[in-house]
Amino acid sequence: MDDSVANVSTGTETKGTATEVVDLPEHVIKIDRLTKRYGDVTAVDRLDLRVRKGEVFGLLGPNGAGKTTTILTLLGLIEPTSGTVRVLGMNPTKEAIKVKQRVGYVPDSVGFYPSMTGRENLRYTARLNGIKDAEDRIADALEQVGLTEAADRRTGGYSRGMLQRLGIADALVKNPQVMILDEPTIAIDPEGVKLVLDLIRRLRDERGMTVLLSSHLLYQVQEVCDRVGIFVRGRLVAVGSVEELSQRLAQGRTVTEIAVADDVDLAARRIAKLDSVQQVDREGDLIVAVCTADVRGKIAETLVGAGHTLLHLRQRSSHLDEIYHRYFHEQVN
Ligand SMILES: Nc1ncnc2c1ncn2[C@@H]1O[C@H](COP(=O)(O)OP(=O)(O)OP(=O)(O)O)[C@@H](O)[C@H]1O
Repeated sequence: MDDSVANVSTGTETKGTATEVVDLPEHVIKIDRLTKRYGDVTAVDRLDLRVRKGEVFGLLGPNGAGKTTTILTLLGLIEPTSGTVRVLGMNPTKEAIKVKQRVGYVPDSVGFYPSMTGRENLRYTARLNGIKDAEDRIADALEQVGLTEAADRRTGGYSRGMLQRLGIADALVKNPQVMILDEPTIAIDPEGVKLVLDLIRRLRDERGMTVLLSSHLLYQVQEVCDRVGIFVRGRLVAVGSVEELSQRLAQGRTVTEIAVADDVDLAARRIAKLDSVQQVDREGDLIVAVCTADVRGKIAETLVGAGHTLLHLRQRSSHLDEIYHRYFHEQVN
């Protein structure tokens, strides 16, 4: 672990001053001041980012935030307007073929020849990439993604989740050091999502692979990402582990929700009088208290002691969705 810290405003890792970007040998993706414009639209705006070897990094943001543009730049498929990009030390614009050999890419919608089987499609990819004696690798990739049984069926009959996993197998055949997945869990059922997330975890833990994934489905990827970067309108507004971002946002405050079966207004007034309760709001029949300490015990004692029937008492956690919306709203406003 290095002694650098995440710089929230730029998303870079910095040491000493906030502007000094540190380069470490374990950084396999390095992006400095990347800007991409399409006419008047700035898709990516002065992006700085470092991704370490062996980490799962989630690029999160709403549609149009610039995630795909960033990914395509890393793959050498889009040329930056300005700034520099390095993947495994290579410049993707100038060394696109070498980057392609060492970086697996799974787009959000993976296309295969429907009349060919899963295995035949992977053989085709192996041939295109000049991989000889690929049978073992193909079998291993199919095994990794849980498609061994379906391998000899035509992909025209595969579900969306199976195609997504075949897409990952297709990238694995190249034995890549870095895997880039664009919206890997989109439009697949919960069981399929679990399989994909388990697989991502295994690639990191068992093969030391670096994984960069993009998503706007925050709940789904939260558990698998070591760090996330929140992308809004082409800019990275926050970087860190989910826990770090949550702590930064909470700033020592907790939010408690309460429901009673009787006089909600009276209960809210009683809660507002307690020490450590900063603010009390109503969300329908729910009372929401912003507190500077965990006062759930005190709230329960007060309400029950005053004769209220307590139906619900819960401390809200800053899960990724909340974190993301808070950062997003701060940025927009
Ligand atoms: N080839 C293009 N020509 C013009 N504008 C583009 C082009 N590609 C992307 N954009 C614009 O750049 C911005 C960022 O798009 P991008 O696809 O990178 O976002 P995204 O975060 O990946 O969104 P999504 O989740 O919808 O794919 C959007 O405003 C988009 O309309």
